[in-house]
Amino acid sequence: MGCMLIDPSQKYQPYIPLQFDGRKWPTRTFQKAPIWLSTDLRDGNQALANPMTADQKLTFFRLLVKCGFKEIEVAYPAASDTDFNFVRYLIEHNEIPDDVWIQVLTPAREDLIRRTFESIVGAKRVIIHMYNATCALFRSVVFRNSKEQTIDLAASHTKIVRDLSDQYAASYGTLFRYEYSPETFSQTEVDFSVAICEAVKAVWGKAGPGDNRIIFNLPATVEVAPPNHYADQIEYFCTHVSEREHIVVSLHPHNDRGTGIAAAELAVLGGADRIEGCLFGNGERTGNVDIVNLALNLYTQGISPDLDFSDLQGIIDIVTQCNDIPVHPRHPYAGELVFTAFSGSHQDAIKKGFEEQNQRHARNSANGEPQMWSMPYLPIDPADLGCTYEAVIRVNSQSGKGGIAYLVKQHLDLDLPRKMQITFYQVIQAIADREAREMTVEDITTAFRSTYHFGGPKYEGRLALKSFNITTEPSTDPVDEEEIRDEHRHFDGTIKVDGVLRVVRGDGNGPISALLDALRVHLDVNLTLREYSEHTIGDGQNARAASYIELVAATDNVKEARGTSQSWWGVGVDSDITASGLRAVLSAVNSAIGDRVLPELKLNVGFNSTTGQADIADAIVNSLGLQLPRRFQASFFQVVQRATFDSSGQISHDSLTQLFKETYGYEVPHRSRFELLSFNLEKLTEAGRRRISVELLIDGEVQQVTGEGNGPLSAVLAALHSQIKGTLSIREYSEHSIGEGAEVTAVSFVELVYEVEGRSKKATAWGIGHDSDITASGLKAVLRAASSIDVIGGTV
Ligand SMILES: CC(=O)SCCNC(=O)CCNC(=O)[C@H](O)C(C)(C)COP(=O)(O)OP(=O)(O)OC[C@H]1O[C@@H](n2cnc3c(N)ncnc32)[C@H](O)[C@@H]1OP(=O)(O)O
Ligand SMILES: CC(C)C(=O)C(=O)O
Repeated sequence: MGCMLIDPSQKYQPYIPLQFDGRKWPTRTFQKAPIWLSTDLRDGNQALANPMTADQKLTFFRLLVKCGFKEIEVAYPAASDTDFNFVRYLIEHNEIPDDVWIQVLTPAREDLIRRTFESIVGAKRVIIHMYNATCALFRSVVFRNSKEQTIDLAASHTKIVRDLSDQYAASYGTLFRYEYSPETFSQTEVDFSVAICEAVKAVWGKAGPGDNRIIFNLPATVEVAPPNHYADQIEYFCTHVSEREHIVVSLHPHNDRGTGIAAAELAVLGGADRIEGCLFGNGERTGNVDIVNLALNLYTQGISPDLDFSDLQGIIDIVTQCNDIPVHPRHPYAGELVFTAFSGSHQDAIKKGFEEQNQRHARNSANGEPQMWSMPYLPIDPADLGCTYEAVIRVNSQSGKGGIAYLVKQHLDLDLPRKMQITFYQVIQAIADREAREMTVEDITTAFRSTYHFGGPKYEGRLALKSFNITTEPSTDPVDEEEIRDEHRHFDGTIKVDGVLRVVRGDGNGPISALLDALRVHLDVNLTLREYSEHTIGDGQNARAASYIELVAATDNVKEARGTSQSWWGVGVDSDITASGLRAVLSAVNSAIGDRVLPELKLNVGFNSTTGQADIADAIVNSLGLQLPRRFQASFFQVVQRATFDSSGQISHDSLTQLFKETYGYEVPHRSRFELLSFNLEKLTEAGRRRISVELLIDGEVQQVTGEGNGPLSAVLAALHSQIKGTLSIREYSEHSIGEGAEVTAVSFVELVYEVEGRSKKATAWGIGHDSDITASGLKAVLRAASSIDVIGGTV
């Protein structure tokens, strides 16, 4: 536990403002990027608990080159063999592009200066950077030097640097520049800083224009005053040093007060030309000034920083891997949360911002104008830095409808109507609150799909549209001769209801009201439309329609129905606009019915039948997969009508299926007169004549019969003829397969005609056979049909 003083003035001194009346920096603006120097491999590296390995330094160096740095402080070569050898490696392996200056740091100590020069043998362009601390505290405590001795230390060692650089230039053709840092500049009396730099410049004696400029690097070694003070100090230095045009004034801010960025920016306005810093602000204590931050601040002012941070995440990955220090999630531009909005009002504003900006940019593009970035809460386009917009909006319990709708639009292409946004927001809110965690995009899209039964069979609700046909008829309502007669729509479709396909029909003024009518008539679901909207997704051949529907409970009073507070939203997407609307209806209906038990679907085949033989056939296709031949349909329809005579022609779907099975002995235990036990077919002629030997159960007794015919069916009829009076003949035969792959089986339909001499009336009957073997299925169908006819037994 610490002990903060009640009166900290008893411990800490305030900075002494500079008496500097003519300052210009407060009214200046940024005009161009400064010269950047990356000191990641020196000042950044020296501050790491585990300094970088040679491999890491090389990776980092290549990254800096790729980002566009032209001046890179690569090492403090005298500090360690690792640093020394690294410089050697860069030079000997031609890693340094011709337009890049490497910089090496040395203290004002001859042995270390000599060692530093040894490290750069053979390099093309080198900035020798020498430093000594100049402020009163360091003069007295660290060096125990007077002001004069301090100047002498700097000047005498500059002389050594000068002599060595002349020698090395002559021997190796190296281009040298000289950088001198009065370390602790920001704590040094500014006139003394000017004086020591003048002395250094004089000894260097080679300061000139362009690349011959001497670099005076004025560090805020420790940041101890507000940024305006640093700006004052820099402007004072710039305006009081001689031959300003022969000097590059460089900044080297640290961030002890958290104002390193501000200090650097104001000091640039104060006249500085160059900034030394590190990527993401690594460095001693609170770090060096962050060059990424500074560069992107300029960029968002419309000024090119001359550095490329387009792949910011790639840069973060390398830097964090080399430094082993993470980038804070809230770090300007680079943190993983900085392009993220959790809160509802931010998300809403960003969503509206994107919508408005898209339209504005379309207009700008048409008029040949620049497409300016202007976005609530986002000072920079994340896409410029290689970030996708996906991360912009993230959802938790603090989020609102706008953000959620934005994500639905981004990921599902659905632009929800405002009221639907509110409804879905409540769904997500409830989940986020219940689970007390951030909702991922996956959570949101999954919740959307399951709430609205949207997106394929996995999310299908209790009701799903399978097929439909809309027919149009002129309305029967009387109209004036002049008036155009309204059209009337008839919906005729198949809907899967709780897993069973059902044919439903309804009428209305449009497809949606016709479907709602069908649902009312057949399923007792009585809903009415309150709101409908649609938009297209995509264009050209791939265009699809998205429809949104709000349904409310239907009452006799339409006004009352529309005013009710409870409603259900639905969404449908289809390449056909009508189908998308109908799907949206069923999506909403699924929510409305919940798990309510739906009435059993009744088919009406009575006197006022609303169901025809084709509907009955559809029902059998849906329930049993059997495609009845047309004449079989007619026959079964009569069976149904007879069976429902007592119930006024009404029959439920399930009863209909049961009736079919029992009538034709299909898939139910059924005792028929002729049962196939086994058979053997013999080919008599190449033309196809067959002899069949069949083991039959006839009226419960096993009998062996044989017959010949042109195929198995005629042969089995011949065999039967040995057991009955009269003649059986096949009037119609068809077959189809059921199932797929290894599960496939055959189903055969046979209609037999039975004639007995002396009887005028012929008898007919249908039989169905089902077997994995197609011949067996045909034989079974024949025997089943024969069993249904009251054939006269006994051998003729
Ligand atoms: C603000 C900055 O970041 S400056 C750069 C700091 N970076 C580093 O220090 C990393 C590399 N440094 C090192 O590896 C070592 O300090 C070395 C190799 C340079 C020197 O090591 P040593 O000789 O053991 O000295 P040490 O590290 O104790 O340095 C202190 C001595 O250097 C002197 N010194 C410190 N800075 C300077 C300077 N800029 N110029 C000349 N002498 C200096 C001190 O006065 C002290 O001298 P003393 O021993 O006579 O009292
Ligand atoms: C050597 C100097 C420039 C330095 O690193 C500092 O003052 O922080």
